[in-house]
Amino acid sequence: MADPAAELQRQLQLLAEQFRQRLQRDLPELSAQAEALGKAANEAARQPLLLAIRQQLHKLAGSAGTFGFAALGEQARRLEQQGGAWLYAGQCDGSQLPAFIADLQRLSALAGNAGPGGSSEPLALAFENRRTPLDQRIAILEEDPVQGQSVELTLQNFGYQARWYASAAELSARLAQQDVDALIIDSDHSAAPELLAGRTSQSGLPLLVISSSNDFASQLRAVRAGAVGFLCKPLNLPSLENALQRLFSLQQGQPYRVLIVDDDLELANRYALVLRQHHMHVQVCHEPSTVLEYMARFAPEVLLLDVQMPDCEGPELAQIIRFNDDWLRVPIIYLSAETDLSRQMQALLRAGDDFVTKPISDNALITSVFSRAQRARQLSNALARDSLTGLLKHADIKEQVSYEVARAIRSRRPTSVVMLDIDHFKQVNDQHGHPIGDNVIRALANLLRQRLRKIDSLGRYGGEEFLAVLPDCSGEQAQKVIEEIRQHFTRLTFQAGQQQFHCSFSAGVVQSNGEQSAGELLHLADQALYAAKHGGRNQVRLAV
Ligand SMILES: Nc1nc2c(ncn2[C@@H]2O[C@H](COP(=O)(O)OP(=O)(O)OP(=O)(O)O)[C@@H](O)[C@H]2O)c(=O)[nH]1
Repeated sequence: MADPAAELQRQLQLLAEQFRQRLQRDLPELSAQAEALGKAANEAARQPLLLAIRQQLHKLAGSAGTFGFAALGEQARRLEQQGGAWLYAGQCDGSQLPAFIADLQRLSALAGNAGPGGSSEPLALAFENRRTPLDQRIAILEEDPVQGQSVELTLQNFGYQARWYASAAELSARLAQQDVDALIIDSDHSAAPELLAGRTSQSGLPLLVISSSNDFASQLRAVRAGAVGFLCKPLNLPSLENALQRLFSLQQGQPYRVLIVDDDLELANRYALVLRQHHMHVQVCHEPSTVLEYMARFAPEVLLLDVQMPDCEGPELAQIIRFNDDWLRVPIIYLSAETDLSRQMQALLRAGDDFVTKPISDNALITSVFSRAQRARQLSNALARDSLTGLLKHADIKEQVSYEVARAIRSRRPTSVVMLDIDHFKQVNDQHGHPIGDNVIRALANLLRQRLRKIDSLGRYGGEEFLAVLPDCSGEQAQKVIEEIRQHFTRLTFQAGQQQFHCSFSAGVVQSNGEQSAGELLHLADQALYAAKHGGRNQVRLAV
């Protein structure tokens, strides 16, 4: 297989070569326009020429630096500003016009030597660590044995390989083996101050800190030790797991989807190449009028928008996108050669979230896009997902069932719907308290998430009730999978203080016959669940 770094260099060189060819076409054209400007009889003839020249210069100012023609880009920007001022004033300064024309005609000389173009230093993103959720190894430092055991057991129930250590020496011995994916430290542990003080944000291993005090100083200490999460006692274990999931999903989540809208073909392709090298999924749209189709089809999580385009300006396009409520969460970053701060502000006031000035270094581009995409996905998950389980909420899973059922009818493939409910859950709450009940719900949610396929959809339908839709899966197959999950779930041991207990669930499964509506299938799954409950619970029934 080709060396990826060498392949990247090859592709970057190819794009630089295409850009060089474009310069060979554009610069003589610019020179001819400059000559025409010099010969123009009056201001009325000069102004349209100046407008065309300024547009060309604007493109060059934004792109040349990225392809390694830094001097050309800087000179183009200076001339663009001068031309812009004359356009604004409505007339050229006669005394400076000959020098302006001469500078334009000399631009070709600056296109001779290109530097490296962009920056090729690698960006340290947390992608190396790609374990599946089932085998993530968590080490916990906790002096209180009840708390230590409870965290260990609950995280095991949530699907992690969790191990509790009461002594710092034992923990250090484990860490020396370098087989831990995340560390949880109780800052009230007698060895914690020293351990935390010895760590920095660069220490590598992700850290979550538990603390009995929520004050600013404790949180600052945690941040300085490189903590990615801070949790206060009494410990809410689902919240602890939320922090772990955020951490691991960052490491192994789906690539972020980025849409670039820019009429400059080479530049957009170069940005796309750089972002793809950093695990992002990128599409390029050169035609502003087609952007709505891209939005609907590709569902980008970040939009990179050029400001000056021939048929439609970036801020106009951003306003059109903001008309649609479905895309309100998509951050819009303007990527533009516009350096005038007040015009940047005007663009942001119309629509859009950020402004990045071209030419931009590769690392700055990656960081801007990555941080926006990460935040957008976190927000979107927080809004669409149930906070206790991280699964789809009631309305969203119902919508997903409708979507899959409609698809099954079209494709004539079997699709199964599963409704599932924890048995005697009221007793769990009554006997052990609501927070322990929450741990049980979370454990089942994780088990289902881990055992079902990526193409299956899963949601929290009600309090202790779950709904899943399994495309391309017969009723018998679905029953078998859910039965395995049921058996696994009954083996989990839950802890409430010194007490241990077990739980079970009942489930109803129905396979679409290609004719029923989503509502009818939900009703049949519910009936099968009812039959399972009345048949003695702790079982999976297939609708007949
Ligand atoms: N801990 C916790 N409990 C919840 C949550 N949502 C709903 N519940 C509780 O879930 C219980 C559901 O009880 P019931 O519907 O009576 O059913 P059950 O006790 O599970 O009995 P069967 O379903 O008949 O086996 C109620 O006590 C609710 O308060 C939640 O988010 N967390």
